[in-house]
Amino acid sequence: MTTWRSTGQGATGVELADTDRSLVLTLACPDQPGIVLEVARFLADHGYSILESQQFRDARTSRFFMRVQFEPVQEGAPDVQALRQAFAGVGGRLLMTWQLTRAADRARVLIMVSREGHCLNDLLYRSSIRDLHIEVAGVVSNHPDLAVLADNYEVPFHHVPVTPETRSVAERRVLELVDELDIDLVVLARYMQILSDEMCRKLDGRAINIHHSMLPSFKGARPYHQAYERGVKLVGATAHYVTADLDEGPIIEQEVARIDHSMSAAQVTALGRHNECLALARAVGLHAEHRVLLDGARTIVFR
Ligand SMILES: Nc1nc2c(c(=O)[nH]1)N[C@@H](CN(C=O)c1ccc(C(=O)N[C@@H](CCC(=O)O)C(=O)O)cc1)CN2
Repeated sequence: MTTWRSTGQGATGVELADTDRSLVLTLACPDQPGIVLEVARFLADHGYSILESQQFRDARTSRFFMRVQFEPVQEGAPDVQALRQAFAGVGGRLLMTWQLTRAADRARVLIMVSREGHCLNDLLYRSSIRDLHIEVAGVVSNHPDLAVLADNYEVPFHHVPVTPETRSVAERRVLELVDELDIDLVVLARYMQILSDEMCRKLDGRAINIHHSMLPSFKGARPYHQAYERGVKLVGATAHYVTADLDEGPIIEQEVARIDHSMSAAQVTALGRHNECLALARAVGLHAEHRVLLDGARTIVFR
């Protein structure tokens, strides 16, 4: 269970102050003996000390995954580009897919909403107190209702209406904003429009949706009503990466709450809003700290 802190610490307590000099390396490759040794030796040889390291071998696919956070022993800012060039030799030899980033760099986020504002409100607040290592660069909505929320946090609000006839034009506008604002992550915070296959391809691995059910149960629209009619005893929320297959993307985080026969659909929905905010905020925070690695249809989460 992640404990939220407002002291600028990340999901698991590693300091994430903007003055943080540490770097994060994430990698995936075919498994073989000695990968951790190779990475550790590379970092030691280049004058870096490891702060945190996690790894996992997926026995199903014989693929190896690793997240290591480290900082330079010597004073001064690390030369990230030089380190990337040096690591390319190790990465190439071990057939790695890898990423090397500055831990202090906040993920630039574009939040997409429709009419439900609870997740937007939660993310804006958590970002404002630096509970999430993100910078909300803008809000996009197909309705004007939530502009006041973005205005309260001085975040630019972009009203991009969507109809069946204008869907492609609307998506082109969103992609323009992704480029113009140098967005790292798009968050669908109860955005109630289905993204086209092309949009999903362009945002592959960098768009997170909150679905208000425990997927794979109750996909599609009105999941609370589906669950209520089914008489479930637990309702949930699922944060997942967006793919062309609606609500089928790799799951990042889930949250549940108990309900019973005496509760109305409105009471269930109100309880569900808490789940949605928790699951989405955790997923965004984990992604922003490069703690989520894609493993086919699944994710590996290094909390
Ligand atoms: N390509 C994808 N697009 C979206 C996903 C996804 O996983 N892949 N998640 C949805 C969110 N969502 C459930 O979480 C969802 C949103 C909207 C609908 C839907 O039927 N929308 C209708 C229009 C409804 C309206 O106008 O109010 C539609 O788009 O025709 C189902 C599920 C976000 N997008």
